[in-house]
Amino acid sequence: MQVHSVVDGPADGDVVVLSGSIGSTLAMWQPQVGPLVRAGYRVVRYDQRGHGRTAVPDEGASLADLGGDVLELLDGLGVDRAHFVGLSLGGMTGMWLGIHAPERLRSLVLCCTSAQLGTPESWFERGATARQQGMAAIADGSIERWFTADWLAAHPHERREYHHMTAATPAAGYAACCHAIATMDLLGGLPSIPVPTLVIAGADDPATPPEGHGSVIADAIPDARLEVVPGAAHLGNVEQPERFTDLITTHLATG
Ligand SMILES: O=C(O)CC1=CCC(=O)O1
Repeated sequence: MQVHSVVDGPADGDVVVLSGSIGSTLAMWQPQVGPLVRAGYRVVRYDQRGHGRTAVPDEGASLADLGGDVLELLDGLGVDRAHFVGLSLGGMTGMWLGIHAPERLRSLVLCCTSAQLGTPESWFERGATARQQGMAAIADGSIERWFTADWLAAHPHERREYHHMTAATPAAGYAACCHAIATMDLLGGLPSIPVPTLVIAGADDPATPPEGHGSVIADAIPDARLEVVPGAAHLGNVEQPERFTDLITTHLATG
């Protein structure tokens, strides 16, 4: 799979891979790029399979496919080990890597994510809605989970921008990643993740609230801790950029 990526920062910097949510593109990481580059990191952002400018698969994806895309990306860049920061689907991809390819990771940051989210049926149904009714039927609900109502009211331009981001996602790509979430099997593997892990949850995240999601991950990974960020819904790195960036850079410095 040819994965579309953008690389910023010094060629000799430690690599940080940024991996995003279902329905997003690599643009969702814009608030973190400048600070990470200024801290000396080589920042690699990419579009998940079937999202943005990465090719749409013919059939449903698995987390093994999404994790394999990251390994291919690292191989293509000649990078042995990287820090990995993933949000939501990106965090699930990060947990898969922590379980199946920990030797490629320096550290993990798992933002606004879950090791077991909803029922498989609910994700198959969401994928079918995307395919049959198009992304317009998905985008309004996504935006309301991604941001708090107060933030949306105060940021009309960003509201349109992020609505467009998810509405422009290919329906088949979105459905393929719904399949990856429906079929993921992460919980049992979490205790085997050996890398230092920071779990960040948004206090107001309706999709992956701290209780039952971030807390479960942080309890199961041996070297992990949980930070809950107030005033953040699901795309907490966008809604509370300074706090997320600060937590991420502090954790990377220890990895
Ligand atoms: O439901 C949403 O849109 C939130 C979400 C769950 C997994 C993911 O990547 O985003």
